[in-house]
Amino acid sequence: MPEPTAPRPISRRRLLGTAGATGAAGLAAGAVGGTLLGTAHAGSTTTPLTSIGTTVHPFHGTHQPGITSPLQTHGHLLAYDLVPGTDRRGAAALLRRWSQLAAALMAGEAADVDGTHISLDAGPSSLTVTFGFGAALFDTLGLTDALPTALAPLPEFSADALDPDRSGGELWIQIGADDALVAVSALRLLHRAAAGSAVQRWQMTGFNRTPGATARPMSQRNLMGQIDGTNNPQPEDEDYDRRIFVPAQGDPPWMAGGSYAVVRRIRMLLDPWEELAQEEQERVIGRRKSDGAPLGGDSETTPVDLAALDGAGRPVIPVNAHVRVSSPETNDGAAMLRRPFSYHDGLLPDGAPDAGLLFVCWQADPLRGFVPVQRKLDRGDALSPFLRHEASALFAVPGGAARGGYVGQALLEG
Ligand SMILES: C=CC1=C(C)c2cc3[nH]c(cc4nc(cc5[nH]c(cc1n2)c(C)c5CCC(=O)O)C(CCC(=O)O)=C4C)c(C)c3C=C
Ligand SMILES: [Fe+2]
Repeated sequence: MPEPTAPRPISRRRLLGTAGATGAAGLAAGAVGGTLLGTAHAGSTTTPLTSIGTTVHPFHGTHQPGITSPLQTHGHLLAYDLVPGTDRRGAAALLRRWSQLAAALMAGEAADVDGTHISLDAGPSSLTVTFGFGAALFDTLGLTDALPTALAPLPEFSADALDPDRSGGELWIQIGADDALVAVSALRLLHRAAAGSAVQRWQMTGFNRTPGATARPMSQRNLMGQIDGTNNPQPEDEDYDRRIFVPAQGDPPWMAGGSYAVVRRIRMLLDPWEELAQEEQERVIGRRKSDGAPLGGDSETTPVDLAALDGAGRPVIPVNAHVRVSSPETNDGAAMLRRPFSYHDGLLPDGAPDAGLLFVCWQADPLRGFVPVQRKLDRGDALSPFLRHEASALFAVPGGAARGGYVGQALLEG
């Protein structure tokens, strides 16, 4: 698992390097405004930003960043297809360029690489960049022998209404950051680095709560107003790593330390949802809206009791409640780490909000995670009538890059 986030002081040299002429003068005089300077010490060599700006995630390591790291405020999901004629060497060169760029940006070294100046005076702001490979890439590069069985196409679900132009993709990038400009800067630079090698297939933009906006910063709310993410696998769970990551001796070997990301753009039918009485909404999910407690429970962290009956002998958590139908308990232990972003892209021609969840979930094998759970939800989940699955993709996300290496090296040079 990546190291936990830690606010890291930004060196004075880097700040001066990234502040631009007027900012540098201000810094030299110790007179820069509140957002940059938390605790400046005369004569010290470091000048901390606020913790939002300074939080750094490591790019290199056993796993890629952006899987178990805390959700960020801003997210961009981008899919690319190789330009015809790009071969394995070309793909390797692209992944090397992307990895070097991601490592520099995540370390807050934007000044060294950023010709756009979009994020020039910002710290790394929890930036993570994650790369994945779609099944089509293996055909294009003649690497079908290395295609993981876990990357088999997802089955069709009865409620799917998928847009092929916003689904699939040979290459995938997930960008997350707690600053909008840092996120877009990464997006621009990664896009520019793809020129001549890959063209963008689709792009989706989402958001989560800003750190510090609530006294309960660990609990996200989605656009249905629910606390979402409570019963995710937890790092202290004995099987946490095994559920999310391909083991070191995994199959295929190039996926050691990797994971599989299922990406679904799920539109919420917010108008009919908001017409439901709150009590009904809570029965649809099986949890209270106010504090996320399971029905019949005290608080968000109260374990869900699926066996509990009310005075009339009926299940306290309805038989078709979302938490019952999706729970590992009712799915032979199938589980995934959900790490979504909300989106709101204006209105559709009929006036309905084009809004919902960029559902991203992580697992060591989609056949022991997303697939069985979504099959079950598709058959009888009280939430499904309020959702439309509009786009879908599945990506193999290799393990993290070694220093001096790049993501996917074991596949592309194997
Ligand atoms: C196939 C997997 C899932 C899809 C697709 C999905 C969509 C989806 N879910 C919500 C809102 C909530 N989901 C909650 C719990 C929950 N959801 C899934 C799986 C999928 N959800 C699981 C495995 C769980 C955990 C079940 C459990 O063990 O208790 C909750 C409750 C809070 C929580 O535990 O996170 C909410 C709320 C939406 C809005 C949505 C599609 C837009
Ligand atoms: Fe859910």
